[in-house]
Amino acid sequence: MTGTLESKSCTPCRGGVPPLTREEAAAYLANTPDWRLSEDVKLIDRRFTFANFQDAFAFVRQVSELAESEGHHPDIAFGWGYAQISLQTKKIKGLHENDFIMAAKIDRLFSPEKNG
Ligand SMILES: C[C@H](O)[C@H](O)[C@H]1CNC2=NC(N)=NC(=O)C2=N1
Repeated sequence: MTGTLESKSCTPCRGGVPPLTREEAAAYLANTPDWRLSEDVKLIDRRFTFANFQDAFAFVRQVSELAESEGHHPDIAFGWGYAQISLQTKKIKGLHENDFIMAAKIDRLFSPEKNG
């Protein structure tokens, strides 16, 4: 599934689509195991670690370019040695397949051997 998730592109976020249920989100999460599902099933998040601030910032820059190309944007907090990324489809105030596509693509940008 991750292979297919990562090879997919985000669909335009239309309103009126119901957010994923806990069961649906859990099924997707099995394919992005490094991400956590919030208790309220509203978002997924992951903490990435790096050797320093510059490496964290460079990763954030890559993620921002990916978000622009996919038209689907995460919330990001970062600092020396870390980047905390969360994903939610704002338009439906919950999770959509797009969020898991982005998670799979973001995971590909992060290569542990290069980072902390
Ligand atoms: C018009 C534009 O495509 C939409 O506003 C997109 C932009 N990026 C988005 N990103 C996220 N995470 N959720 C959205 O609902 C969303 N909507």
